[in-house]
Amino acid sequence: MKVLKFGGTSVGSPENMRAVMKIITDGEQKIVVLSAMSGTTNALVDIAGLLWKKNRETASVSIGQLEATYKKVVKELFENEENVKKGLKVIRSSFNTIKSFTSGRFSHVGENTIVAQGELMSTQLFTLLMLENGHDAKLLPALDFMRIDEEKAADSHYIRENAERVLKEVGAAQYYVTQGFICRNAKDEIDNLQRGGSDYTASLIGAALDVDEIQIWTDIDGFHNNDPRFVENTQKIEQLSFYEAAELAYFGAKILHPQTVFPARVHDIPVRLKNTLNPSDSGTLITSESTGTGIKAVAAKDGITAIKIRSDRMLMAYGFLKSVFRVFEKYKTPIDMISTSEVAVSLTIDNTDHLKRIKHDLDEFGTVEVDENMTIICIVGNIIAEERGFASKVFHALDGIPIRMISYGGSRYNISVLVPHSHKEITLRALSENLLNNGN
Ligand SMILES: Nc1ncnc2c1ncn2[C@@H]1O[C@H](COP(=O)(O)OP(=O)(O)O)[C@@H](O)[C@H]1O
Ligand SMILES: N[C@@H](CC(=O)OP(=O)(O)O)C(=O)O
Repeated sequence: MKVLKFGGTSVGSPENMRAVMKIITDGEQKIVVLSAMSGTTNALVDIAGLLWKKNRETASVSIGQLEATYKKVVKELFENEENVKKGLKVIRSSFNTIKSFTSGRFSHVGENTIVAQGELMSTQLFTLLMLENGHDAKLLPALDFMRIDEEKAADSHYIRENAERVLKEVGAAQYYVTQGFICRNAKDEIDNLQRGGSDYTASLIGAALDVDEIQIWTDIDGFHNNDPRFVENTQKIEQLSFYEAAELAYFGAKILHPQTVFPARVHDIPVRLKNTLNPSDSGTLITSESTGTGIKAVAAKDGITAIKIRSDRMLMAYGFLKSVFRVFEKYKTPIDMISTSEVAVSLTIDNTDHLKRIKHDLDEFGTVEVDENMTIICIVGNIIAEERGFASKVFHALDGIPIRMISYGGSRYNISVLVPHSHKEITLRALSENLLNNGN
């Protein structure tokens, strides 16, 4: 069995949903994970934002607009009047749920319930479309088996046991359709796997059921060697290793949710990225194998904060780094990059929820400087860090770029540099011109 995930653009219109139906109905049994129709999650997040601010009137206007869009979708999607009625019932139920939060005290449960409606609607409408067209499709309710624990990490054990249970309960079918992104938390409330999380749903299901392949279908022909939103003439990569893909996804390649690769790697399940608009293209294959040497791709992660702790007294004393790291551990804030000198240590974080308190605690160790709005540029490939001349190639490519930090040699797959966000695009373009597209 395979798991196929289709993103927001792939199910973003009745026409695209029909294209997805054509792709999946090849007679092979599969599980199909769907995101919300493109734009829906953003609209729902905005509505929740308005409700947090008690701006109920504007929220109601936005809810009305979104509902009107969905009514149009339903009327275009189905041919049979009975199915139009069923589709409108699906929409009504979701919008009634959303509207129920426009009075009374708003809460995180309210927000998560609102945001979940995108996937709940897209999957119900798509299943109905499959049935209208004579396909043997059944809905697998993700909220019955997808779960995160107290630490907000996927509860793989629970997911495995319950995915199998729900599959049995739902009964045999050729095509199973389920929601990406949404889950329950340790308190059994509706929650989610963070933005872009439908990819992660697919790999969690893939690992839980030990499938043959996990496919991520999107609006581009695979993993490109640079971010096509900022750089022209990017090229598709045919093959990446799990480690290379994980580094790129973690450091900002939007095509894959950062955590997607992990479950696939642990269970050694190939991940294939495919284009819904061009299904015959082979896409990008991600496996345990790393083919070729040299640099394969770059990616950029925004919203990075750099923190420098300067101490002329005790930096080199053993125990100093431990004390610094303990502060980040205390505030459950992961560190992305680190570099040290005789008198200072610089590190980066992307979660600034506790920045003030972190800075306050670090002040005890010396002078603390904070630089916000930075970008990590991550250069990935099967790089042998010691290869002669390699570092000079990278530095040459970055000539003229104000680099704040470099991390080199920590892994053979990744070199990272930290630049001001204002220099992100110029850095990505310089790397494409000088490193990627010239046979390196
Ligand atoms: N290295 C990359 N390779 C391919 N696409 C990338 C890369 N970096 C960013 N992207 C962007 O990711 C988009 C696909 O991801 P996303 O919008 O999340 O799709 P979906 O809605 O299908 O999940 C592409 O359209 C592309 O603009
Ligand atoms: N709908 C969710 C989950 C998701 O993964 O969407 P997409 O596959 O369109 O990136 C979001 O927008 O975050």
